[in-house]
Amino acid sequence: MALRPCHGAARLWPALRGAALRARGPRRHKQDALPRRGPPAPALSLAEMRRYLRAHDIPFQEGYSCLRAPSPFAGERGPAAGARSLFIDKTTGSFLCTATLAEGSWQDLQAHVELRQPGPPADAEELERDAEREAERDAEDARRIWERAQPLGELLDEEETREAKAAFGMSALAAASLQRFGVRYLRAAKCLVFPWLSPRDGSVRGVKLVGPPPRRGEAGAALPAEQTVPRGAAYRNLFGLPLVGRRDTELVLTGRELDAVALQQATGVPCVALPRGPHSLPPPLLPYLEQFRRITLWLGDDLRAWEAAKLFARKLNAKRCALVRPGEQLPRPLEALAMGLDLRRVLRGALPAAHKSIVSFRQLREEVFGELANAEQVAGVKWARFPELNKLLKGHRRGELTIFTGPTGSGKTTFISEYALDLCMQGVCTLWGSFEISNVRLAKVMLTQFAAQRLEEQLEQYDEWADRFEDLPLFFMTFHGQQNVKTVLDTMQHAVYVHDITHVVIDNLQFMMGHEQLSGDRLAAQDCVLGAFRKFATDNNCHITLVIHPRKEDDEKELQTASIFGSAKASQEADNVLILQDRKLTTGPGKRSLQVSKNRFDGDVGIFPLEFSKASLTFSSGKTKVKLKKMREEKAPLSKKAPPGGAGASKKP
Ligand SMILES: Nc1ncnc2c1ncn2[C@@H]1O[C@H](COP(=O)(O)OP(=O)(O)OP(=O)(O)O)[C@@H](O)[C@H]1O
Repeated sequence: MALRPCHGAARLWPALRGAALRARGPRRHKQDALPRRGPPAPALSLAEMRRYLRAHDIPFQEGYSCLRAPSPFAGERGPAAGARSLFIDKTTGSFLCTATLAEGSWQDLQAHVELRQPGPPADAEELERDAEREAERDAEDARRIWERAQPLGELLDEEETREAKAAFGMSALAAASLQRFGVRYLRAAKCLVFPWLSPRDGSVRGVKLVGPPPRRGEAGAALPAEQTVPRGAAYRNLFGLPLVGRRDTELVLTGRELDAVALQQATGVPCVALPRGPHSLPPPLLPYLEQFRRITLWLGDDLRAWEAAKLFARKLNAKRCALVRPGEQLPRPLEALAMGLDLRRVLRGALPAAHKSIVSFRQLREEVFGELANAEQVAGVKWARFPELNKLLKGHRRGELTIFTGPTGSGKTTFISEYALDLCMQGVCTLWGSFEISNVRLAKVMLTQFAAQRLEEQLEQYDEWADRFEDLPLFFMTFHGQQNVKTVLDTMQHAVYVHDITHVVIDNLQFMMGHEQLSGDRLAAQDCVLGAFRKFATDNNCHITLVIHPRKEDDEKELQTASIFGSAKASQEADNVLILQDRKLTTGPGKRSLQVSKNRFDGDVGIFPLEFSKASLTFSSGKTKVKLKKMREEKAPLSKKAPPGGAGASKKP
């Protein structure tokens, strides 16, 4: 399954480019890296935030996920505007003023409070003006698209309307429901247009274009192509929010726009859809959800959506959340409506998200059944470019630790870049920690692999590929060289909360060992770092792929699990061990093979050849038929033993 299938999105572009998008001006730079400015801010506790507000005589109310206070930014708009419109995220300290839409970090807020300046913090003014200009340009683009699109009821003839509705599987949606939500149709691109309306004045701030889902058997992903204006993280629309009344206390959160329309039509309960599909709930949206005493999450029809819902409930405060569990009998809301299911009943049957410390099997039995009935999904996200890896590992699962090693200079970074890119293209939110090579170099490798061609010779195509690449849920830590592991873990924690990261790649572990550890108890230091990553993966239900250099060995020997530096702990803690071999099965220069030497999920291990293409920097481009050789698991000492702090995928919480 895919969040934003890029190959599919291409179908929308020609129409967009010709129809509405402005000619590109000077290239814009987006700050997607973490941390955004300089090193990450020191972790801030909620108690410290409360203490600070009290010390500065700022009254506040405790909300579900935010502290709520009068906004100092809304002063000029009269007392009513400022009343309780400042929302401070209880986890990060970031703020949003819903009266003025001013936003910033906790440090920005402190600077503002202490300097008592009217308006946004001084040092951020220039940045803010730039952001505003950009937002205005985006809004103009969006309005142009919006004006070209037509309400579905105004298409030329009924036949066209009927066909369009059938293509999107929304025949059960009434014209009035679509109109209420402002859904339009862009004939030139044969796609639906969903508006992002400003909460202040109802003007169009952005749009999302969604193509029809691929028909059964059609190549590509199972989800429709999407594109937003503004692109990526800047598109922060809770679709349907303008229809929610100030006094509403109950809401349903869905993963897709048409699901929100379907649910609201069937139940009359206010429904909104997340801006970037079912796998991401950006914290800046939390203030808009503070007013609700009950939030039901029905994000999709698969286990990934279910996992995401459980994590989002933590962000929203589980006490007020209920979860609809997808299953064989219960698809996503749009399909459930088409099947004639009683959606009110489904909402009433949603499970409370609050976690009890002790549960009985009775409470777990449904979930256990779900795992048994969806064994394919439990096995994780499949690689599109490495089918042999699917045969051995079965998929990429949350909460696991993968250790990857290979001889020096054999292509570890290049391979792991493609392995992670493949998953990221399927909606796995990915955070890269590249300590050895710069993010620019890494991104160049990834973009080349993404385009599967040498872009140096096709610079005229750069913008098109870069635009598509920009839409991937991909982030980079800005660390380079030696790093303190605590700082890295804090940044990862922040990224998991803010960007819903489910895969972190660390290249490589040696950069976290510190100069002072170069002698003496280096092994103990590595064990300690490994233990910390293992715990992080388990606690956050996030997969970590860790590149580790092998220890110096006889050049003639092949690598094995025991060749990993400080091997015993590394192989015990890992759920999977992957080795890039430059000898086994290979003949000739450039040939490599990938060995899975540990697989805690189901024990299948083996090796298959990789064929490297120098032009596209990919390992997946081999034309020759790949021969997979299954092997018996190495008898690494204690390799089957579960790690003390961690659980493998088969033991997920
Ligand atoms: N199979 C291959 N055949 C030939 N060249 C390759 C192959 N794989 C990668 N390369 C090239 O080798 C160089 C080194 O690759 P890479 O940085 O990925 O290796 P590495 O194993 O991560 O290195 P290190 O051990 O220094 O971390 C790159 O220029 C890459 O394009």
